[in-house]
Amino acid sequence: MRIPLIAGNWKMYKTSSEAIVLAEAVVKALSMPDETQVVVCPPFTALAAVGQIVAGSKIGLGAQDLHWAKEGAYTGEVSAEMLWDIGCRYVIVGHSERRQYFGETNESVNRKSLAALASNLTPIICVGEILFEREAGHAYAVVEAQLKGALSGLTSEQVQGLIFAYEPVWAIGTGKTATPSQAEEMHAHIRKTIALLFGAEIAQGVRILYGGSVKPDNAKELLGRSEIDGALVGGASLQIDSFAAIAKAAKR
Ligand SMILES: O=C[C@H](O)COP(=O)(O)O
Repeated sequence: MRIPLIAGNWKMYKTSSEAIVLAEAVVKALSMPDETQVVVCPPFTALAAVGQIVAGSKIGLGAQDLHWAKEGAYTGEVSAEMLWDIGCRYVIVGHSERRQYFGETNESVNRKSLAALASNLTPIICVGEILFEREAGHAYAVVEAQLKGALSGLTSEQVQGLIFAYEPVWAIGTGKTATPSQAEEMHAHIRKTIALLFGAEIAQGVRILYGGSVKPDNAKELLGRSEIDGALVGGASLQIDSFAAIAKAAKR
């Protein structure tokens, strides 16, 4: 059985001191023994401070991006090894905002995923179509191409235990959510694509999160679907009450 995972993507919100307050609240509210895994992904500037707060708790630490090189003259960039060193165990790769505003491509997602894995970080690989692509009937083909690009050259061992996030771009920060059925159908398609590439057993083990306007009032219905293994939460992860309510809705 796949353990549900709720990840909070804090995006470019929270100064370091604000992040500390939120991280302390997350540890307090969500450290009880239940099987749901919780990960927080603060901005780079707050990672080390939040890392100290979540250390020793069951809350995991993730970054929002990384560079694929081990080190080098890449001004402004951060490597997988640097993230591991300050306590990160997860990293979001290929978020649609990086694709839309910062030129992320399927090829760079692939390089970043390989770099993350080489440093023992678990990439949370994001895929998802824009509204035009869905309306044109291309959503499945777009997501399939993103997956194939991201996973190019990876071995079955590397894909085992990976985390994916399906985020229909039209549902991010818009208040629009994919219906549970739309989300579940795409999750099933993602799993089928992974099964064709790496085998059914590997595909059964990967977790596929849903992201896009997940809120306390829609979380239960989305997370109740057997193909939806958790959520990548943006806006609602910035307030402890809403984030905790979503995490609690993930119990199987
Ligand atoms: O990474 C999170 C997603 O972009 C969803 O963001 P949202 O919950 O604010 O729609």
